[in-house]
Amino acid sequence: MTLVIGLISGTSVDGIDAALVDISGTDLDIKIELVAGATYPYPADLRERILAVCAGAAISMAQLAELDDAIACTFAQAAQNIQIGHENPTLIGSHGQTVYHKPPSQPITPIGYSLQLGRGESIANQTGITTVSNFRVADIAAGGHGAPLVPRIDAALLSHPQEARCIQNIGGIGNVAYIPVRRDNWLEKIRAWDTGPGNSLLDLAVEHLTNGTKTYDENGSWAASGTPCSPLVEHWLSQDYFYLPPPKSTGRELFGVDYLHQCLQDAQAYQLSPADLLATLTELTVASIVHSYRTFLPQMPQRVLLCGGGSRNLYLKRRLQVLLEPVPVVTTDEVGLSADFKEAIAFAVLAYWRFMGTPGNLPTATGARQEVLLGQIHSPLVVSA
Ligand SMILES: Nc1ncnc2c1ncn2[C@@H]1O[C@H](COP(=O)(O)OP(=O)(O)OP(=O)(O)O)[C@@H](O)[C@H]1O
Ligand SMILES: CC(=O)N[C@H]1[C@@H]2OC[C@@H](O2)[C@@H](O)[C@@H]1O[C@H](C)C(=O)O
Repeated sequence: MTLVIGLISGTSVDGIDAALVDISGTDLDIKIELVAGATYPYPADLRERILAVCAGAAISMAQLAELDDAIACTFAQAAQNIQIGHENPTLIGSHGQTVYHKPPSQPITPIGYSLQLGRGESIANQTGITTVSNFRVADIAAGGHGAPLVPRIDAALLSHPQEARCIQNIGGIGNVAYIPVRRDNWLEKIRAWDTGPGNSLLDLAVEHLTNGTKTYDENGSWAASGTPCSPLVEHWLSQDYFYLPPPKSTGRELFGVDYLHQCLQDAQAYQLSPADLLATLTELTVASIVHSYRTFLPQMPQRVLLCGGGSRNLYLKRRLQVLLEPVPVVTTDEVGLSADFKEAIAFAVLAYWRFMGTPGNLPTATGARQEVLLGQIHSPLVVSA
């Protein structure tokens, strides 16, 4: 067994998810045990600076360097905290913080661009632990989107001999991995893509409606007290992204502040209450997920396994269950994999695979020409005792 730390802050920019994971095996045969998992919220001012950059604020190179190092320090601190009381880990896999993501677009920009801050060499030096980072660039160089990367880990940990499953992450952005029954050439039949907004628009709307006193709708209770406005959901669903065939990826560049402002403008004609607005935005997330399954999957799955913070939104989960009827919708916790820490676990596994010489991407998920090794390795100047 190898003890590895996985670190990620996702598109919600709420904080760093850290997982301490014991891993064995080499490829899709891996076994994992989650030894510890914790979320370390960003300091409020750092979160604000990151969100501003994600929303397109211009900063100087000096400010960019300073932001990169501040994020690396916060990640290194998270790594140091998660290992307290445990044996020394061998490796850290750090996704970092995405601040910009541009999918490839033929024929003008055939190579995409994805920028994660929190440089691995700084984390390695602060922790004394070899750190793998910059996981997306090799896939992008191979013509892929560099996202989603978690589907290969989903395939390893959540495939089933008799059941075709959709693993649906609902973070800031939503993404799905369709994992067919594990037999014959099942790996080639996996499909995955970013479904569109997860919680990003909901969180922004809650901040807007509460003048920044709240950052999300806990358990979806506020939205649950409203009613979705169907014509508005239909209108929003006509957005080009929902009709783009996979492989496809997106981010806050599309489903961010400007998008919410457009939604608020569209909603004016319907005079929605705050609760109705949240119910309608929740319905957009749910309907875009279901629409994408019905449009792009070879067949509907036998079960949907939810993960990410949105799986705690009970209203969202209930609406998803209603629209997917009769397909059961449960969380990955119910099949033994933490819904809160699956992404952090995934980056621990990707770092481990990097050392095993095992590719981390799935070309059917990212659109890359081939499987490639993911991540750049940074050795510390001074190794931890
Ligand atoms: N109890 C809860 N009720 C409702 N929503 C919740 C709850 N807990 C978390 N969330 C939502 O989940 C979000 C965080 O989810 P998560 O950490 O999975 O996102 P992320 O990893 O940043 O995003 P991504 O997967 O797109 O990179 C919060 O911003 C909030 O909207
Ligand atoms: C560029 C980027 O950070 N993309 C994230 C984002 O958050 C969810 C979705 O969009 C997914 O494609 C990806 O993250 C997960 C960890 C992935 O690569 O599988």
